[in-house]
Amino acid sequence: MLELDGISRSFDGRRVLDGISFSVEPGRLTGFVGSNGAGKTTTMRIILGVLAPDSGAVRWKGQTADREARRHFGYMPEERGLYPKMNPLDQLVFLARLHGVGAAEARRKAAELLEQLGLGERMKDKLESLSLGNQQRVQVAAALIHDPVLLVLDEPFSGLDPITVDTMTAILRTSAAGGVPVLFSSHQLDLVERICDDLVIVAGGGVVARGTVSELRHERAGARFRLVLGEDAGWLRDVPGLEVLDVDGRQALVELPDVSHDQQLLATAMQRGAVHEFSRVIPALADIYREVAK
Ligand SMILES: Nc1ncnc2c1ncn2[C@@H]1O[C@H](COP(=O)(O)OP(=O)(O)OP(=O)(O)O)[C@@H](O)[C@H]1O
Repeated sequence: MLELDGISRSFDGRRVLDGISFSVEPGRLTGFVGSNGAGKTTTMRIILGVLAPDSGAVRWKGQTADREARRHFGYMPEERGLYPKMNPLDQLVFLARLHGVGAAEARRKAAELLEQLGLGERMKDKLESLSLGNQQRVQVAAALIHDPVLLVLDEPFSGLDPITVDTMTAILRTSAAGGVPVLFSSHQLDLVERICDDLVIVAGGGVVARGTVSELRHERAGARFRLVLGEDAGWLRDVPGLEVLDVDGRQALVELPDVSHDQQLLATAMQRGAVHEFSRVIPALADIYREVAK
């Protein structure tokens, strides 16, 4: 398991990270979310040891992550950084060799990985001639070539079409299923909500929310209810203590003073006529994000 404990880092006297703590569990996809400049890339660089924290510790399996431990981490940096003029196969062989894999084995592994990622036919084409999505797959292959024990990816989904997003998701899921903790940053909240198991939201230099997406959504659900009635819902405006957020014909969105008042409201509505729908509104991740990342 990867653990970040009180990581702080300043640039030119400006504190960007101020005691960041969270963990990434084996076998789980952890989404890392925060607005532009919130410090996601800086945090990832610190995990990989590319950048040193001013204080705090990065631990891998309970021990301070040292050079040796980090050799086994896989990283897809924001700046990507493969050679545009080189073909995917040669790039991966080169990277595998840097990790100490023998020439023949490196070639076999690189070809196998590229096949798995659907790049079998393009592995000898120059990287710059591939589409953005295919280049991104090669970037992930580069992070996976040495069978990493941890995978850290900086915006792996940016610029991908929906089908390639699915392919990328499947790649990350396969890694996670093998017991690898996977941390990825993204600004696509609908996507993060759909695919990640755990979520970490950073703002103002700290972690402002973390947990499973479902936990966060339910924890932050207020006492907001949606009603669809058999007749006009306008009468709800006259119910004492009820805040009516919206009424549109037979539909209404209301906020109760407390969630425990729900049965009372339902009973009142049923006394007045048919109730076709009565449901608590659980916020989407985007709503939670807007609330905590202000
Ligand atoms: N090497 C550096 N020198 C000076 N400032 C830096 C350096 N690296 C990052 N910063 C600053 O730290 C802040 C956090 O940047 P970082 O790239 O970590 O944010 P981010 O959350 O990844 O943003 P984005 O979502 O836009 O990629 C920014 O204000 C950035 O300008």
